[in-house]
Amino acid sequence: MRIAEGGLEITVADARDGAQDGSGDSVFFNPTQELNRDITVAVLRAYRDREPRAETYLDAMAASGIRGVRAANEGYSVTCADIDVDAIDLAKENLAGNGFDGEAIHRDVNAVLHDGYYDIVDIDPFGTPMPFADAAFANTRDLVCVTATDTAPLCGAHQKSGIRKYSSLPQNTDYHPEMGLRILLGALIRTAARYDTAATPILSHVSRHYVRTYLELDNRATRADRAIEQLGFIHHCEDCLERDHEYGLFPQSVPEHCPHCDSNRTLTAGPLWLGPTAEAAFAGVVRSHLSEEMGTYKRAHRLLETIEGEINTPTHYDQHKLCELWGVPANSMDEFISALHDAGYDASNAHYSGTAFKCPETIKTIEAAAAPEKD
Ligand SMILES: C[S@@+](CC[C@H](N)C(=O)[O-])C[C@H]1O[C@@H](n2cnc3c(N)ncnc32)[C@H](O)[C@@H]1O
Ligand SMILES: [Zn+2]
Repeated sequence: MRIAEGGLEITVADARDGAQDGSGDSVFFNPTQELNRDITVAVLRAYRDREPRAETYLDAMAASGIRGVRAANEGYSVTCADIDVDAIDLAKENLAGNGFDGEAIHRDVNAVLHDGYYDIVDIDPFGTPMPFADAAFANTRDLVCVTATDTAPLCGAHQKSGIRKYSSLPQNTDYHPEMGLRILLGALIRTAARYDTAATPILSHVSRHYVRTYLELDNRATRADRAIEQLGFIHHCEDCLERDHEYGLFPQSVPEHCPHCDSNRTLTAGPLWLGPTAEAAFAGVVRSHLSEEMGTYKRAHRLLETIEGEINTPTHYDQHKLCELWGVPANSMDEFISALHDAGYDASNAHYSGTAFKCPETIKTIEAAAAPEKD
């Protein structure tokens, strides 16, 4: 089946042949990842200004090669890799069919990375990216782009799997998309540190089906030490929903009772990343590099605008859940956030959902400042 994406024509397998979930024999293709790919193209454009040296791009898990073809269209020198020979045939056809001379290699990505360095490496697996993280951080010069689709293990819904994959304890909370992102970032940043490399997230976004993050690398051990200092733990109360965080590789104290309401239904998650999950200014530059002919232009624009304005401290609240807790009807997000601003607090929308917001205050303070009136 021929599709058009980003102004290019690509041959992909049909969803009816199991292409969207990796079942069946056909080469994977998921049209709903177009937003992810459009943002990747805008990141590649923005990254050219940030690091003009970056030239080579490894589409490490290429499937149809659609990411590689789109990167080649931006002037990058592209290598596609996949362990599926049909995928590599298709990636070759798609590169050549669009007039690009990038190479396509039928090989395990860990072996490809063992043999050579790339400036930008894009890891886009089924499920967890962790089996590829060591090779990626050891052999990438500038930027590692990562998708993880195993959101249930990451956010603590499948906790044992999350512990196994990420060497961390995820907890299922009302801010599960951010829990997933911070668990993933914690594991990736610890992996990079093994190679004396600091990995800094310059852009991240989460949807129900996947987490996507872009990590810029710095090969100074002192910078890796500084990254490690931004790991820590989140203590969460399942009754009053208050949450606190602390930095460090071990929790100093795991509270048996919530310090806010004395409940014994407390959870501790970590180690996870407590630092910024994106650079606001970079999100703005990426947004300026979206083009109107992109299929997801409007959605991507809105998403990046929200990320640009998002307060970057852990963790987001869900306005509907708070209103439920307070026993009041929810008002509009604009009204709610304005009330917080009027009371003198920092507050922003958060990209995790339409009712997600950030405010570095406790729920009690937020309630006093912005809880809507009872009916
Ligand atoms: C989710 S798909 C990639 C989708 C593609 N990047 C896109 O945007 O449409 C994952 C691909 O990784 C390939 N793969 C799985 N394990 C691999 C490995 N160890 N090395 C290289 N490719 C691998 C699979 O064959 C599959 O084609
Ligand atoms: Zn509590």
